[in-house]
Amino acid sequence: MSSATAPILITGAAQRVGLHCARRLLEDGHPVIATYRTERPGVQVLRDLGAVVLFADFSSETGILAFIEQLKQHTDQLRAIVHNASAWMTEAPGNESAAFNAMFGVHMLAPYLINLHGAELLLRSTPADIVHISDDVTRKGSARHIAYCATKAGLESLTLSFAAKFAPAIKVNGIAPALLLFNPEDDAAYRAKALAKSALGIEPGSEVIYQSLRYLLDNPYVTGTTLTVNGGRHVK
Ligand SMILES: NC(=O)C1=CN([C@@H]2O[C@H](COP(=O)(O)OP(=O)(O)OC[C@H]3O[C@@H](n4cnc5c(N)ncnc54)[C@H](OP(=O)(O)O)[C@@H]3O)[C@@H](O)[C@H]2O)C=CC1
Ligand SMILES: Nc1nc2c(c(=O)[nH]1)N=C([C@H](O)[C@@H](O)CO)CN2
Repeated sequence: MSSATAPILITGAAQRVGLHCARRLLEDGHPVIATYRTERPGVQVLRDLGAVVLFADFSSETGILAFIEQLKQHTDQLRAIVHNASAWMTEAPGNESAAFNAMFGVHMLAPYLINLHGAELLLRSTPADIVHISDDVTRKGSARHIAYCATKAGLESLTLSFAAKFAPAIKVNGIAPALLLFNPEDDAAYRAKALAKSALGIEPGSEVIYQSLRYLLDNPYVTGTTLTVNGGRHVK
């Protein structure tokens, strides 16, 4: 299978950024294997567009390994793996360990195991890429999302380690966004405060992540790099 027809795996593609990027990859002619955890309208949209859509719950090792086995039944080659799936959880009083373990699973254990077990599929494609979606908040930490930030920082560490391990056959990079899309429950005060944190002061939407992903897929001389896509929060 040529790299032009080898599928791109993107996780957490039922909605928002993952769904947008999966649709844009399909538009650009890439076959797509997309994972979902909850059956949302976006899942059927991807099926209708010809994507292979697989259930995956990355909150446990069992769920991750079950997905990897399912993945290998659907393809023997991959052009790229995009680790987008994520849970944005605050500290849960009385349930701290469960929240931490859930975010460790989806932000760190799943990328770690999928990369290790999926490398053989990527090695049959040239070029080949792994992209981790982290979060600009790792620059300074977060008092309100401690476990989220810690596990995203761990994901950025995986970018460096896997870039060293898999070079030169596989490029491994990250994208660290700040605010991309508000959630429906975000009120006007929260929205104004979030927008004021960046120099550019906008809610950019998902396309800025696809533009960053496109750059990483197309550039043969970038690995071990995490792109900051934060509207200039670090200069505000
Ligand atoms: N939106 C933003 O403003 C920002 C986003 N980011 C990062 O960008 C990426 C995309 O963001 P966004 O689209 O908002 O993400 P979402 O919050 O919409 O999450 C994406 C998907 O991840 C899935 N997911 C969550 N936990 C698990 C799990 N345990 N196993 C499998 N799938 C799981 C969700 O599935 P389900 O449908 O079942 O809930 C969801 O559909 C994420 O990595 C996020 O951390 C970073 C900074 C800002
Ligand atoms: N998995 C998610 N991670 C993050 C989200 C989200 O909706 N899902 N949202 C944010 C915020 O937009 C934050 O960047 C600004 O308030 C961060 N991560």
